[in-house]
Amino acid sequence: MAPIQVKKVCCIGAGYVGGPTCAVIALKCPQIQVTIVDLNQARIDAWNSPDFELPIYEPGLADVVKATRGKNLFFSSDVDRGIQEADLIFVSVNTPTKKSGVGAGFGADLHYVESATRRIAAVASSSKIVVEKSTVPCRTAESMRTILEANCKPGCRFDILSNPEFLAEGTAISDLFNPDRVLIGSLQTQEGKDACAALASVYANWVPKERILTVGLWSSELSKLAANAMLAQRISSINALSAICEATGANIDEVAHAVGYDSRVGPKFLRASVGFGGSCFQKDILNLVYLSESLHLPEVAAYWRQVVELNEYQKRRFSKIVVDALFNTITGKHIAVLGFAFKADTGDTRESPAISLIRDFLAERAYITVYDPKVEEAQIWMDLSEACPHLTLDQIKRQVTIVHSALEACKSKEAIVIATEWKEFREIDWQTVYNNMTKPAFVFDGRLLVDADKLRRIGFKVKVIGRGEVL
Ligand SMILES: NC(=O)c1ccc[n+]([C@@H]2O[C@H](COP(=O)([O-])OP(=O)(O)OC[C@H]3O[C@@H](n4cnc5c(N)ncnc54)[C@H](O)[C@@H]3O)[C@@H](O)[C@H]2O)c1
Ligand SMILES: O=c1ccn([C@@H]2O[C@H](COP(=O)(O)OP(=O)(O)O[C@H]3O[C@H](CO)[C@@H](O)[C@H](O)[C@H]3O)[C@@H](O)[C@H]2O)c(=O)[nH]1
Repeated sequence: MAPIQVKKVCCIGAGYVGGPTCAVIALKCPQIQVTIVDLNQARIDAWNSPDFELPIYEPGLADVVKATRGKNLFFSSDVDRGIQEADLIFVSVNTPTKKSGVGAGFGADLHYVESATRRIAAVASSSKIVVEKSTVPCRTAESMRTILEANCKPGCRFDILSNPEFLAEGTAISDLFNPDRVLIGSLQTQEGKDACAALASVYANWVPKERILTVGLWSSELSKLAANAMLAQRISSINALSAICEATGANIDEVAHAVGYDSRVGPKFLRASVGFGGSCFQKDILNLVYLSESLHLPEVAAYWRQVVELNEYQKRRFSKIVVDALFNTITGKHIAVLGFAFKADTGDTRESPAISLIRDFLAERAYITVYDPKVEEAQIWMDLSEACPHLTLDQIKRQVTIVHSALEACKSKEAIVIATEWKEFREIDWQTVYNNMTKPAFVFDGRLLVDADKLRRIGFKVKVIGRGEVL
């Protein structure tokens, strides 16, 4: 049988994954028509905005969209039409941690995946390859298959693939252009393998064949959770060591360098920080914890849970470092928080450590001034309101100010807390910052960003995560 040719792709979910991933498919496969659909009309309008004010900030994304939109890339809120026309459909909807019911606080909320799947079942009138792009618990593809097969119209068939996404925010476009690997999981039946070959042939337009890995469905689903759990585990390991460094006078940069030089460990992802954030690590580990518990593997669950607990500890520990250094009280003191995004080069604030820090500082009744180059003001108010349910927005606004430059944020403050590793914070005119601050002027670097010695020469008292030196 001739290999299945993919001509029309639909992506359900125009978010951080669906948007960039399918825009890159459109760029690399001009012969394929790609339609990205979403129920959120405002998001679709932003993707279609005439001046390319896209709903997410990602370096290089606007260029990809400029090169393809209106040619072979379309954004639409007509979900049904997108489904009907496509021969391959990516399901790239959100899978947040469940907030209530069985598994609340751990398991994945799969209702968006289920409703997208039910929509495909309801409107598809021809055969489709349905690709699970969202990060999901192991065996979700089976539930999708049950829903689809129970509703299949005569003459139609559905093949389900798992194709988890490994892009990181802030580097999404380069990750997609040059992925370490593309992982495709399928049933090991002839039909499953044919569907897998069809999707592999899409990626083969730009990804070297040896980087396209094909495995069983359940291995593919579990590999995504495993990859995130092991990456986050490295950060919690280095952050645990950062606490030992501070207590002993060792330097976490030197320790990470020495350990990472061992080729079995490797140098990447060993940067100590105020804690990891982002929409994926915590959610996916909790998901793995839940899966382990459901499988009656409590020791395995406890092992992975500790990665998240250590991360919470690191955030609390950093807040305490600030309070302790400021003479054990920050009540009524003025603190600048530089950065609100969960990492540099993104406007995304999901699970950002900055939110936990500011929540802790508000509990101590400090005054906070926030600056982030990419996060919208409305987003900051929303995140702080959610993090501090006992305060009204008016009460929060009495204690928090949002400004539009780092210099403005630091003016007349007693302390600066670096929460996100934006490059521009390294390049601020630190002498001017110092001149305009209340003395003694403190800098707390939660991202190993600044040249601490240079700042000390200016006169700052500097505390860097994972370094035992005296202020
Ligand atoms: N953000 C990342 O860096 C990243 C990386 C790899 C994998 N993932 C995974 O990819 C998935 C999507 O993540 P995201 O960050 O893009 O989420 P997101 O919230 O940015 O986007 C999801 C979109 O899906 C839409 N949606 C939900 N249900 C729908 C439905 N039934 N029909 C049409 N649209 C619907 C929502 O309106 C939203 O715009 C998650 O499972 C996540 O874990 C995320
Ligand atoms: O050495 C490091 C590396 C990262 N971080 C922090 O860890 C968090 C996550 O960073 P990163 O992994 O770069 O960004 P994400 O966009 O969350 O990407 C992760 O989560 C995605 C969603 O599943 C996966 O696709 C990616 O492969 C995986 O890296 C951020 O707060 C970083 O500041 C550190 O503290 N130290």
